[in-house]
Parts: sequence; structure tokens; C-alpha cells
Amino acid sequence: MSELSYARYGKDNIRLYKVHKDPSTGIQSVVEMTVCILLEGDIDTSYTAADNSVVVATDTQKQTCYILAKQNPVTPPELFAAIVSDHFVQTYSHIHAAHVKVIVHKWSRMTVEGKPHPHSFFRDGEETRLVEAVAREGKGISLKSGIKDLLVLKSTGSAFYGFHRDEYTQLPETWDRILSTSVEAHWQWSLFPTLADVKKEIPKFDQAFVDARTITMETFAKDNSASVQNTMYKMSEQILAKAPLVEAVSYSLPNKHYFEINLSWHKGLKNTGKDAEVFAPQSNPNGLIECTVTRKGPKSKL
Ligand SMILES: O=c1[nH]c(=O)c2[nH]c(=O)[nH]c2[nH]1
Repeated sequence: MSELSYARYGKDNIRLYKVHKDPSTGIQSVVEMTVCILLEGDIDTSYTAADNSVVVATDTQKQTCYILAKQNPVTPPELFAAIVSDHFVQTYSHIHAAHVKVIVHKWSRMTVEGKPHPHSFFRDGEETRLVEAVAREGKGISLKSGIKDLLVLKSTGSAFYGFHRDEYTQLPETWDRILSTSVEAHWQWSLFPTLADVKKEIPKFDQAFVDARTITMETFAKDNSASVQNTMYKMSEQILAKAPLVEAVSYSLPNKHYFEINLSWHKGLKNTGKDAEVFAPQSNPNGLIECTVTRKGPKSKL
């Protein structure tokens, strides 16, 4: 005998674009996102007994996403994700949880002849803004925000020495190395009891995103890094200090290695240590350093 242990279903890769047109100024603003919706609830019989009466079709979920985008603001993405997830648990008595992920794709306003252009945009980097909302019936809305694919590099100001050495160790210590990573960071908000509680905090979401991005970049640039581990901990601490409603910050940072190349075989060229100028960027393998940092003491309440 077998039984269904867990199930959820929905629509992934819902592509959505919304334009806001200000008739008084002619200025337009655009948002492009990718949405994933997954529903949980009393849906077991659709799997075990071919009972489709409990299925809110994934097409319905997609149409709902478009309708809610038309009827509500899509920014900040935390608000939109909360609205969509809350909708499913409020609307369907047999749906008890809705997971909504939003990826916001970057469109930055063009500067043309020195002025911000009213309706033209460009992609200045692949970095995305992320939100994961989970609405659970009677248990509130959980929100996790993030940033992903922010590629950074510093050409000095990073060391790595004093690490454990044994018969498996070949890596030399270094007091000056290249440090490069593709930043993925998330910050978990304290639980919001209702959608109205999310709405009360709207300005905090964009502020936290700007602060997290600025802290990440400034700490990366300014810290005389002892290791990826130590630098990412310093970033996390500062985000927690800036955003009182955030209860946990996590980072996932690949250490993208740049190897020195010994060119002494060619006419004694000096290209190692302090003379190193030409390096070989490595696509793999890479280090992968992760952490989650929370506040000490009792959990904060909203
Ligand atoms: O910052 C670093 N952390 C490590 O854990 C590690 N391991 C390694 O080989 N290089 C580095 N760099």
C-alpha cells in the first residue's frame, strides 16, 4: 500500500509585464517579473482518485495572477506576492497554503541627451530582485526577500591565510588576492499576521532592498577581507541592524577563483606574487560559502 505524503501544484514561469502611465507628465514606468504559484490543501483526491473537482486549474492560477496585477500595484514585489498568495487561501476554502515566488527583472531608465527618458529602458546587469511569499490559512503571511546574480569583483583588498593545514592541503596562503562572487542574499521578515499588516509596512520593502544592496556592495569594496565567510557575516550583521522587521539574513556566495599564471618559462617573464597581472579566471570548480545570521535572544514580534 502507498499513500500521498505531500503534494502541491501550480503554475511556474508566469511572465508578466505592467506599465504605469502618468498622463500629466507623459512618464511611463515598467515592471517585468516571473511568477511561480504553488497551492497546498485538500487536493489529495486529485492525485489518488482522479477527482478534478478539487483542482483550481493552473491556467486559472495564471489568469488570476494577471487579473490581480491589473487590479493592484505590482510594486513593491513583496506586496504583490502577498496579495496573490493571500487571494488563494481566502478564495478557496479547501486551499490552505499558497506559495508565491516573484523574480523581478531589471529595467533601468535610459538617460538620453543627459535627461531621464520618459519611456525607454535598458538592462544594466542580470541582477534580479526576489520575493517568496507563503500565505497559510489562519497563520499569516511569511515573506522572504532577496537579490540574486549581482556579480562583483575586487582586484585587491582580500586575503586568505591561517587556514587549517594538513597532508591534504596544497593551497598557499595569500595576503593579496582577487575576490569575485555572484551575490545571492535573502532576508526573512517577521511573520505578518494578515495582508493588512503587510500593507502597513509597504515603504520598508524597497528600503530594505536598497539597504541590503548598498551594504553588500560597500562592505565588499571596503572590507579588508579575511575570508568570504567573515565578509558575508559583516554584511548580514549590518542588514539586521538596518531593518528591525527582518529576523534572518542569509547569503550564498560562490568564490570565483582567478589563478595566477607562471610565465617565467618565456624569457623569464615575472607574473607571480607582487608581479602578477595576467590571471586565468576559472569557471569551475568554485568555492561556495553560505550562512544564515539571526538576532540573538527572543524572536522579535511585529
Ligand atoms: O574565503 C575563502 N574561504 C574559504 O573557505 C576558502 N577555501 C579556499 O580554498 N579558499 C577560500 N577562501
